Amino acid sequence: MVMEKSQEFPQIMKQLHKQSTTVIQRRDEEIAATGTTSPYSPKTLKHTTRSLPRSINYLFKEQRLLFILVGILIGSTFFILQPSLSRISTSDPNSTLARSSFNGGSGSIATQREQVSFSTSSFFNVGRVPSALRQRRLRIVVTGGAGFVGSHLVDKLMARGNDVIVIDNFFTGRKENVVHHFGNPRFELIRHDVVEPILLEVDQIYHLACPASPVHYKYNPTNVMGTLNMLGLAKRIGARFLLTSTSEVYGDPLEHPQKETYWGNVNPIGERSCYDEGKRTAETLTMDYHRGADVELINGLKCPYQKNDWVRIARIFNTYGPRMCLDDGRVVSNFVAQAIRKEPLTVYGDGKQTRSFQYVSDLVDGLVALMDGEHVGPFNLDSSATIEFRPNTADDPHKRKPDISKAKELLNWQPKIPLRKGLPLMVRDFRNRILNEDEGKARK
Ligand SMILES: O=c1ccn([C@@H]2O[C@H](COP(=O)(O)OP(=O)(O)O[C@H]3OC[C@@H](O)[C@H](O)[C@H]3O)[C@@H](O)[C@H]2O)c(=O)[nH]1
Repeated sequence: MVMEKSQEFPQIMKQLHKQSTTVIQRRDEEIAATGTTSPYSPKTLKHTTRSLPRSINYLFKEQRLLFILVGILIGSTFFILQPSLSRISTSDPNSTLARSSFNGGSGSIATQREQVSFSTSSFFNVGRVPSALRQRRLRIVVTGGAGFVGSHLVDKLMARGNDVIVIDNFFTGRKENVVHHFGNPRFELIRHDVVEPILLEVDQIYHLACPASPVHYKYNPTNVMGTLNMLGLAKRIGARFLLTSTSEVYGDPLEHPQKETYWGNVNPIGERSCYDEGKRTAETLTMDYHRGADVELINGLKCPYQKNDWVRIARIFNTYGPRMCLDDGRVVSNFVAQAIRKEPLTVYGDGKQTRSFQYVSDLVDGLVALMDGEHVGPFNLDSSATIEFRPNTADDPHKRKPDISKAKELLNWQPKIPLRKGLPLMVRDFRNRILNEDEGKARK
């Protein structure tokens, strides 16, 4: 058996050689027939002569071409319709950035959202921004957001559908003031003292953090460092910055009522100066940044706010309402708490000093109008109702009454809640808290 196989082998080899020679001869004949000159370009030959009709055949087979055309049609329809769908969705207050991506983002900032989208759309220059940016809600930091005014501002921003980050060191702020937002994914609370730097990515910064009552601020003069840190943050991330300054910048005024143009009459070394001069310095820093520093490019994107349009200054006058500290030391909170506790009302000095008082919701409306408006300020924010007291203390302003005509005209803002309506709301809040406090003490 072995012998037979070995004898067949040369024959098989011969046969194979014969076949291959025939194949080569046939190919040579074909080449000659097509007139192709170079026998060394078989690839060119293959592309031009065979694969083109073959790929066309492939396309036409099994309706492949039809499927490709339908796919292209669906894709183009989606991209054409997408801008108009996004525009429709901006009527939803939660959807922020898209609106002016398609209207060119006017220079005016009737709403802050339009400003933010203005920059992104102009950067991409085609009216479309990445979906992650377009669908992001306006993100706002409120420093001192767990305090009296801050927490009411947070309520308004949350109700409007913004993402809100509260920074508070709880020196005078209380978790109870914002506890109703816990669990809401749009709300974050950070325990932090603004005298230390912090880095966050936000669109707006309402800077309220600073003890505002004489009994508190002398222990915690945060104005200068806190403001510097927040201005630095705003500049770095391209956010709009609103400083809540105070009527105290007018000191014991020689001009009455006080207009924003009045420079004030402040004792630089008195008991109140850490607050008064601190806020004056905070205003100076804010205006220096405003004049000198344009916000930088952020990650290569154009900054959201135009040059010279990223700071705001509000001068807050005497404000009252629910959530004021019970022992805040200020006249309205003192009188209400004293009356409820049936204690004697404390009247300082000769009691001839005057103030005007505004309900907290009016102030918050004014702050938001200022932040979202077109004017830098400063603006006096207060009502024009006045109350007279009897006695007095060191460096205590004898009279104070704001001229709010600038805010009325340029922010279209004016207070709505008269003392008669606002005070009972505050009294109700104080009564509940004082009763709870008393109950707590009784239980101990
Ligand atoms: O129990 C009191 C408390 C206060 N007063 C007097 O009432 C007047 C108002 O005092 P408040 O402490 O309520 O408020 P002030 O006007 O001194 O400062 C306030 O106004 C502007 C805000 O920006 C400041 O943060 C805030 O401290 C003062 O003349 C004060 O001496 C009383 O007569 N009795």
